[in-house]
Amino acid sequence: MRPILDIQHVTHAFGHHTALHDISFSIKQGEVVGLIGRSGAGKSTLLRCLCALERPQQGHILLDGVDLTTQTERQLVRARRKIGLVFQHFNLLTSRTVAGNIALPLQIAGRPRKDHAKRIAELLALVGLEGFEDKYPSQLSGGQKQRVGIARALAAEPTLLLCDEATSALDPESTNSILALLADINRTLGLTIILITHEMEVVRRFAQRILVLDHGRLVEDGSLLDILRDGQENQTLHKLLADIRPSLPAFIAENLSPSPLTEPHKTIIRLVLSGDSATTPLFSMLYAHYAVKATLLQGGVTTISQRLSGDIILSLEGEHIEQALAFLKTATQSMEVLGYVPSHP
Ligand SMILES: Nc1ncnc2c1ncn2[C@@H]1O[C@H](COP(=O)(O)OP(=O)(O)OP(=O)(O)O)[C@@H](O)[C@H]1O
Repeated sequence: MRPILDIQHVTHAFGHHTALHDISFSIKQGEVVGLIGRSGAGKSTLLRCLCALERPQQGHILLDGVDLTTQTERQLVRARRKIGLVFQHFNLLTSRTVAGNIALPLQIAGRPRKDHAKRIAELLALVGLEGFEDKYPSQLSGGQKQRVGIARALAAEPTLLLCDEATSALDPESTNSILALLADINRTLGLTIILITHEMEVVRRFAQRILVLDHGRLVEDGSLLDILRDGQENQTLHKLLADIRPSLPAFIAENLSPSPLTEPHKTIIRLVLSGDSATTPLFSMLYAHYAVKATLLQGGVTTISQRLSGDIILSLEGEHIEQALAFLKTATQSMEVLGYVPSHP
């Protein structure tokens, strides 16, 4: 199947500063993708290239088979209609009602005026705001404004929904409800969604696939589990993950040594579990096979992309530690030794 979006070797610079270096990835119909990066990583520049507001100096961007980099300005007007944009600060027109805001893309697309009311009612039902047609943005909460923003983005039936920090201005409860709404829209309409954010927690809960940008380069394209695994080696991923990973309790961190101690000690490890490894009775196996006692220090098991997954920190103490570690390396998605602490501080 042809990808909905195909980014091929995109490079873009501002003067001497290269904001995007040779970026390539493609997205299939119905995928939900999180694009994450720290400030200055190049997210906005990539977004502007995707919307054809910026023409990359090199490379190609194919949206539904149409190469945006070779289109004339006139052709781009039509191509841009295939993208629905959801903004961080909603960008609603305060002088227009909810219905007036949602009607805007319908007017621009030249949809007959007589069809607007029906389409607006359908969209408001989809985003859970039935009967809100005549309200003004000032009468709405942040979460409700974003629902209107989403309805407006969907009005002209885009091929791709681009959400730019769509939950960053919202409180945690509204963030949850907007993420749930987007997941629902993806399920019911089969719409392809890209969520651009600097928050790992948002992509963790929402995206099946995560793209990580760093200093203008695509440094990861995979699932959260891939990122958890690769985060051991890659500093950028490590830093992004710090927001969502369990951290060492202070009383352990203070006494942690990078190498084994001569006195009796505990080995502190981090494990990533998924699927079978999340349901294997690891603790009893460690004790039965290696006489190693494991204590859970931090973390737990949750559901990621419909699979049980765990990210936990353990302390291990016992006879056959080396063999136990070798077993955990093969039985889990990732095993990392964080350090060593005295058995009796
Ligand atoms: N119009 C511009 N002129 C010059 N440099 C720019 C311009 N736009 C972006 N840059 C530079 O390109 C790099 C990438 O910026 P970009 O805004 O794409 O990052 P970002 O990941 O969106 O960051 P943030 O999350 O802070 O918005 C930065 O170093 C930025 O300073």
